[in-house]
Amino acid sequence: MLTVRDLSIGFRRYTGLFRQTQVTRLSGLTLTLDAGEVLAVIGGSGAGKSLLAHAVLGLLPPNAVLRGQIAFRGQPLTGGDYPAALRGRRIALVPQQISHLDPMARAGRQIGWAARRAGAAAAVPDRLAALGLPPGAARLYPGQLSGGMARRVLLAMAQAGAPDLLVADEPTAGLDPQNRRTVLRLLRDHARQGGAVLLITHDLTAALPFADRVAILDNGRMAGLEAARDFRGDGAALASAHARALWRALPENGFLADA
Ligand SMILES: Nc1ncnc2c1ncn2[C@@H]1O[C@H](COP(=O)(O)OP(=O)(O)OP(=O)(O)O)[C@@H](O)[C@H]1O
Ligand code: NI
Repeated sequence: MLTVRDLSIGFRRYTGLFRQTQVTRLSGLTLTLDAGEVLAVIGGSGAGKSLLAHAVLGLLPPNAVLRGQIAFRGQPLTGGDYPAALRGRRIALVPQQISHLDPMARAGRQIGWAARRAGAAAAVPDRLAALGLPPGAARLYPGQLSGGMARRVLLAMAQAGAPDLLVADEPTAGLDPQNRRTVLRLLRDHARQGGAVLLITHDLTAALPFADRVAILDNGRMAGLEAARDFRGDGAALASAHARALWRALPENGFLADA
């Protein structure tokens, strides 16, 4: 459904009045994502995860310089004008911040806006029910929602246009374990129903039970692309040394940093 080939992203920076340099923040990234699949992208802060998300949605800032190719169902997303009609319809973003909700509009209205923008029927009560939210949640303002509810409203908005590909940028940040599982399960459901999910997170342990594969970004580079099931035991099944080191260093695996 999604193919990323040799993707690099840099930023132009002025170092003098007329002098420009370029800093590379993502380099040589190649991956594919199939229908029915959840691909977790993990990596520390600044690794380039959100850059990848924004590149897939054609939302990079104007000073960004992109090289390489991204295609969605064979249609190029790079190398020309971004096919904006896909955004919110075929490809949707679950944003990193819950502050992307409008504090002065009820949750139901915001889901309705997202649906209308995508040319879809709003069906707000159905969307809320599908995400395990009570019908009354539609009447609440963002300030009246718990973190878990707000995350689900953002997910409902992203799904309002019935997209194939969901790009979820840290959708579980700030959630307690139960709400975290609920959100991850809902993303898994999206894949089960034939969609695909690019799940950006830095919580490997939480993501593993819900992911098929895990891409590890380290400082803008792909440091490993592994099957989720290979993260087990002492990590001997993992192909990349970086993935093994990361896995063994987890607290639950005993901080075996140099094993
Ligand atoms: N508009 C911009 N101009 C210059 N540099 C930028 C810009 N946007 C992002 N960067 C840089 O690109 C790098 C990757 O940023 P990105 O937001 O993708 O990180 P991330 O992996 O999503 O981190 P986090 O987990 O903190 O969200 C960072 O070093 C960041 O400072
Ligand atoms: Ni980010």
